Amino acid sequence: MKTNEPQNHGGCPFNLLGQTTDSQRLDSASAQPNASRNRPGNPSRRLALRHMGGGMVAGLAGASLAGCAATAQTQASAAHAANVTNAPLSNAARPQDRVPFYGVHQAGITTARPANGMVASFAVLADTPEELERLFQRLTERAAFLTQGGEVPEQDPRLPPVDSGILGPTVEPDALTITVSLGASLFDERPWLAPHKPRHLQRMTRFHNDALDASLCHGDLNLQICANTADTAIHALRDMIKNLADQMVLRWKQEGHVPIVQPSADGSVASARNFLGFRDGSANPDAGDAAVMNQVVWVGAARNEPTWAEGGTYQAVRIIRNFVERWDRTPLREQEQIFGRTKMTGAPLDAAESTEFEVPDYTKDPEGLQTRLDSHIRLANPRTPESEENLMLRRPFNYSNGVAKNGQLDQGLLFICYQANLEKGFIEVQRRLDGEPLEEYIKPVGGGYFFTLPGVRDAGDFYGSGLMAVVRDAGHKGANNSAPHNAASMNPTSTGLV
Ligand SMILES: C=CC1=C(C)c2cc3[nH]c(cc4nc(cc5[nH]c(cc1n2)c(C)c5CCC(=O)O)C(CCC(=O)O)=C4C)c(C)c3C=C
Ligand SMILES: [Fe+2]
Repeated sequence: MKTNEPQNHGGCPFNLLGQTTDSQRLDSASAQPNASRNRPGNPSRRLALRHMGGGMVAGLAGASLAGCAATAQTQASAAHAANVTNAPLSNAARPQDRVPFYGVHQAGITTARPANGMVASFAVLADTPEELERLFQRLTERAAFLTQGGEVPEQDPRLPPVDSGILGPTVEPDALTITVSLGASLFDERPWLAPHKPRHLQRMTRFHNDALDASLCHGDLNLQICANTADTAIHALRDMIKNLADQMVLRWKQEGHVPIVQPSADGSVASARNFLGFRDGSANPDAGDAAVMNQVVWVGAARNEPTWAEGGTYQAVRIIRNFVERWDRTPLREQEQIFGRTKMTGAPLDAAESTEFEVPDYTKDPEGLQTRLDSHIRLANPRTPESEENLMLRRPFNYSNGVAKNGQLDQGLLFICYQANLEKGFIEVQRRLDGEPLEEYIKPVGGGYFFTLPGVRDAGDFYGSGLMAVVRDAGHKGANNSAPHNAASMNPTSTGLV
């Protein structure tokens, strides 16, 4: 059964079923999808193509010519593409905003980032394929309801209410997305699942500047929950915890948000600022360009991954504390040199009078006189032909956790990124960033690596259906060879709680 093969072809933003790709999702009349939050002249698209260099552009151009019947739609969509890290507009978010649930890919990756986001990581209790499938089906039912909204059913008052009630009798969708990802431990601790692990999925190991808190790392399964309001995200988490209490246990969570901005007079939208005061997301690849996303984000047929994984992506999560008091005492020029961008506009330092969307040209600055060689953006993306394969889609949130024991603010970045190849994406880029001057001001304390499942296709489908199909298939073959189908039930460590 090939339920998870992506159906997007080349640069076509519409799949063969006529669904939009998830960067165009958001169906409230009042809602502002990525598409309508465009910047003048569509700079993010120019950027995506320009910073990739010749080889990839040629490949993408070829791909976009092939296989797309809806050429006019493609062009229209590309012209309206924008960045997931645009700051949410203060007048745009509505409780009725609905991000479609069904699709080739999960929502919450290339869809516009709303004002609130959270990562909640769970230990999975399922020991058998049957139990895991039940978990995935239950997760699917709850996520489909919560993200699309509806009336809360009434219940016999002698029983606990169906819903926490924190949103009242009607659950509005509020741009809610719930994105489900699996950790390496889920596979490693279940012999019947281990052979089907995505190729690059691994447990996150420590980098040079990390001070990882074990209670904030890893997990068998995580939910990235994003919504217009924090209450909607918390409501969704509570619903999941209540309805899946016998199947998974919460281990850690980190909530975050991005600042909303007033709409500008010319209709342009800037990237939101992080807690160090810099625009964050300016150079993100164009999430509205299906061909770019196929190259950078989605696992496709050419990736030598298990077939069930196609349409999914690798997620890296990092909880990165910012030492904001120290940063606020650092001279502006030094701050700008550390990032390689001007603080107020976000423009690159070699084009300081331009905008955040201007592309730096490092070939004219080989010694790093304008943009230091060890600046954050130059290390993260040196913009050479070789570094094209290290691109990623970032979708971070700022977090504020109160006051640390030493009296300093516990603030930072809930860094989330997606890429088709974890090694070449996050891991390689983080290796390059090891030792960067920014490290004096940041401390990664948690996170993990996960594989984000392909999308749920329709009402008959469920999260992980392709994975469960291959597990069943292997079980039948095993049974024919007299091997036990459910070896995990004999494995004392298979609860995922270790
Ligand atoms: C390993 C990947 C990355 C980590 C971890 C990371 C942490 C981090 N970043 C900022 C702030 C900014 N990052 C910016 C650009 C940028 N960062 C990464 C990767 C990681 N960042 C990439 C790939 C890029 C794009 C580089 C490029 O293509 O030019 C910027 C500049 C604006 C932008 O493009 O977003 C800022 C600002 C913080 C504060 C942080 C950890 C706390
Ligand atoms: Fe960064």
